[in-house]
Formats: sequence, structure tokens, C-alpha cells
Amino acid sequence: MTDQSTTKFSYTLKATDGRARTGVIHTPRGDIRTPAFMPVGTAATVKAMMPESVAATGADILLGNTYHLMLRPTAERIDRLGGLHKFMNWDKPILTDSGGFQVMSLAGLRKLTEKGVTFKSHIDGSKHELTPERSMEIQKLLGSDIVMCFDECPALPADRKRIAESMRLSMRWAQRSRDAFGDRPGHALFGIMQGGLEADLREESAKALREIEFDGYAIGGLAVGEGQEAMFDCLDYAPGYLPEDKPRYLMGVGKPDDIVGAVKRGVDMMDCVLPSRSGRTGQVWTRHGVLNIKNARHQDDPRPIDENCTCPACQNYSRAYLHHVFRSNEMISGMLLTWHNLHYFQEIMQGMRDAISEGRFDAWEADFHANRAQGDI
Ligand SMILES: NCc1cc(CSc2ccccc2)c2nc(N)[nH]c(=O)c2c1
Ligand SMILES: [Zn+2]
Repeated sequence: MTDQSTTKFSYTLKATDGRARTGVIHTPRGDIRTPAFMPVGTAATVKAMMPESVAATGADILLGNTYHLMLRPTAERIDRLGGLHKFMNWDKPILTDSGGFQVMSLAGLRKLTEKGVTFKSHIDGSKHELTPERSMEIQKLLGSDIVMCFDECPALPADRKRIAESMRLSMRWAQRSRDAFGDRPGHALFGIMQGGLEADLREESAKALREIEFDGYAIGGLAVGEGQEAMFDCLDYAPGYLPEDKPRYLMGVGKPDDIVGAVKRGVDMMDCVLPSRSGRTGQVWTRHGVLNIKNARHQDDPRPIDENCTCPACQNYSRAYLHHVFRSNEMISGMLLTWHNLHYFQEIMQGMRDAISEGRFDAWEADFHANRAQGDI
């Protein structure tokens, strides 16, 4: 356990291979090996997982949601109870999103102004407001180690004018987030680049964020329906607009091949609900591709999901059993499939960290794609 009193927040770049990077983010609550995949713990839990199980998959950090926690149980209550780490029994780093993205995707009756956004809770219809200042206050009450700026991610389809206006609003909110965050040693504030798929707007956004100065820089506004090719086209230039000596976080990405392509293009941190959410629907991600355990062809299959996987699901259970408990809607189904998926995602990250360190990323990537059959396996 790192000495929380003296360790500041810092990033050490250890090796590069092409544009791919590997390094370590040092925080008072522990180190984060990059490239890193960050499981999402929306309502103070990674669904169907105990915190110690999340740690056992190899996760160094998990994510929380300002939007969900401000509505229930409220940030003030979590603060009174000792903060989010104590509340959810996770003593490693936590990153929290700033809430604006979730408001636009989940809440009702939203009103967006220069000041911020007002909305009605999707839980009970109560009225709330989020501003850069309030978002910083909530994330401070939660005690998160990495705080995200309050931003706006424009809904697609959007024309260039709308994307430019939205990005410039987010840059004004980034300055207000910075001012409200203040000086909190050991805690980090990340700026969020916007600008859609417009290279010049992305560059303008990066320039604005660099002038404000942040501990890390996120790439927002991607994986919002543009498709993998357009996302990769944007990632061919956007990470390069950001400082080399700070971590780069691609928000809300993605499937295994999205993650590999993003790391190849210089991304250091990613998050996605996919491994946990899809695990609960029976979708299982493996080195040979994706399968769905509810398919009848698994009902008599004595083999594990993946003979080469060291997770508890693959070590101790057959496909037939996992098919049975999924079909029977037993809780252990979501637990075991989520564990396997998170374990597999972390295995991909460890594979890339090793490959980049040893200068063999291209060979690792070729092997990764060669192993993936099409469709069910
Ligand atoms: N990939 C789409 C996406 C996802 C998230 C959510 S990432 C997340 C989710 C849960 C917990 C922590 C982070 C975003 N968050 C912000 N603030 N801005 C974006 O542009 C954006 C785009
Ligand atoms: Zn497994």
C-alpha cells in the first residue's frame, strides 16, 4: 500500500512501441499499470462482483458515476459515511465521471445553459442541477482519486456548428472545473477533449485544455455511434495533440478489438460496461472470439469456456453448467460470466503491457487478431 501522506499523483512513461505506450500512474492509493482497463462500478458496485473479485481480475482502478451517486444515496451521505472507498470497500484508486454525459443519456426533462444542466432524476423524477462547480463538489465528497471535468458530449447526429459550439462550451466548463477543483495534492483532475470527428476542432480543444493544464487528458465524444473505422481515423491524430508526459484516457471504449486499436494509437486508459453488462446477458468474450452461453449447443458441453483461462469460471465449471445456471436465471451465472469477461479484458491489457515493454506489439496484435474466429465458437 502506497504511503498516502506523501505520494503525489504522477505518470511515468516506461516504454513505447510505435505509438503504443506502457507506463505507471502513481497515486496515494496505489499504482495503475498502463495501458489500463477500468471496470465500471456505476452505483458503488461493479455489478455481480465483490470488490476483492474485481481486484483478483487484475484491475488497479475502478470507476464510479457522479450522476448515479448524487441521486442515490447522495454524495453527502457517502461523505458522512467516510467516502466512496470505505463505502464500497475498495481501497485502490477510483476515477469518477463528472455526470454530464449520463444526464444526457439517462435523465429526463434536461435543460442545458451556459451555467450547467438541470434535469429530472430517472429514479424518482426529482429535479437536480449539475454545474462544473457542483460536479467538482460531488466528486470531492465522494473522495475520488481522479476527477473528470464537467463536459458536454453532443448527441449525434450533429452538424459541425453544433459540435464546435458544444466543444467551446466544454472548454469554458473545463476552466470552471479547474478553478473549482482547487489544489488537492494526491488527487488528479483530467480534462476532456471534445470536437467530434473534426480534426481542427479536436486540435482547438486540446490546445485549450493544455493551456489550462491538467494531470491527465481524456478523449470524449467517441464511441457514440460513429463506428470503429471513424473512431480509429480520429485516434490516428487526436492522442498526438495531447501532452506526451500525461496519461490519455479514451472514455467508454470498448470491445476487445476497439481496445487493442486504441492502445496501438497511443491511448493509456479505457473503460467500458461491456464485460460486466454483456456477462449478465450470457455473452462471453474469449481469445477465440465471442460466444453466447444461452445457445443450446452448450447444454451438454463438458469443456470450460476457455481451456487456457485461469479465472474461476473456466477453472471450475463446464459450459453445460454455465448454460444451465444462465437458463435458470441463477445469480451465479452473472457472477461467473462477469468474472471471466473482466479477467479476459485484464489479460488483454497485461499482454499489451508486456508486448510494448518488449518491443513486440505488432506481433502480439497479429496473434490477437489471428486467434479470433468469426461468430460463435
Ligand atoms: N464513449 C462515450 C462516452 C462515455 C462517457 C462515460 S465514461 C465513464 C462512465 C462511467 C464512469 C466513469 C466514466 C463519457 N463521459 C464524459 N464525461 N464525456 C464523454 O464525452 C463521454 C463519452
Ligand atoms: Zn475464464
